[in-house]
Amino acid sequence: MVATIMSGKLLSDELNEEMKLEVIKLKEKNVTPGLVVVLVGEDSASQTYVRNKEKRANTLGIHSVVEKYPEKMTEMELLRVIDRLNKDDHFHGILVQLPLPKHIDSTKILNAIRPEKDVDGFHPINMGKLVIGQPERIPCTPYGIMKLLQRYEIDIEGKNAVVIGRSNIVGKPMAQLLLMKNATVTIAHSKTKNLAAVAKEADILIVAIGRGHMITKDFVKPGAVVIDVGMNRDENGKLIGDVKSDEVQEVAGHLTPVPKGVGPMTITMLMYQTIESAKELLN
Ligand SMILES: Nc1nc(=O)c2c([nH]1)NC[C@@H]1CN(c3ccc(C(=O)N[C@@H](CCC(=O)O)C(=O)O)cc3)C=[N+]21
Repeated sequence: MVATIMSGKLLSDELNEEMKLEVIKLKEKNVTPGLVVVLVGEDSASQTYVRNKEKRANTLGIHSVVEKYPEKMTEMELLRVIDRLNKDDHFHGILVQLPLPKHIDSTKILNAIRPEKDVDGFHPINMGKLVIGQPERIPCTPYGIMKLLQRYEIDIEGKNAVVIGRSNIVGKPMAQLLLMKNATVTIAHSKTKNLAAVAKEADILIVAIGRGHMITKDFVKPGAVVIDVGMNRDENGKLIGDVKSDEVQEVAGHLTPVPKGVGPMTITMLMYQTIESAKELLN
């Protein structure tokens, strides 16, 4: 068997066309969706990512601004920036690029963003709404994965879903979204015993570990849907996933590639939620 490749790039292109039309409709009503990205410090990976987002926003006709601040800015100064952006009607979405410098408490910063403008879905109000099954803003990576599963007509109800990784931005919200679709959900993590055996029970395996090529075919049930959230650099600086794709491809039924899998969908859902947020202003 050779796995069907689930293209996040392709689905992003499709959704981009829909979003362009949505933006045109909003502009006819004199609303231009606006996204502001706040970048503190000089981290090079962050710079690339922020550039990609800006490019995408521009193609869609979304008004996009990047505010850059020096590494040594204080927490209080950043809180004042957030406060100003919360009140600025040009921006329907605010994204504070993570990670922040160590002297700034990121929880405090995320809590300060108006939940309506929290297009990352990281605010505790939005997290809480997700957990009670009434989501409003959803973390973009798991949201994008749900769109991919839907696009490739993957059955979720009653299936065993195993999520490896328990971060607040991927693992936990991913588990909630799968649970809402009536999967039987297991969250595995670094302390899980016999990870390969647990993973091998999965009909849907979501891998967000952060270690290149860790998931070999021994972790994968034949025919399983494997979603690779990993973004690691190998010794040559090449972008690689958490899944050893050349061998898992021979076992899995579906597999997301890295790059062009989950990554583009994350950006797509960020744009999507910015547009949703702008639409709410009309109501
Ligand atoms: N508040 C906040 N929200 C985020 O969503 C957030 C963040 N902080 N900090 C950093 C991470 C990282 N992240 C990426 C999303 C897409 C790609 C992406 O599109 N990657 C391309 C490849 C890019 C390349 O070639 O380097 C792909 O997978 O095809 C990359 C990285 C969002 N993050």
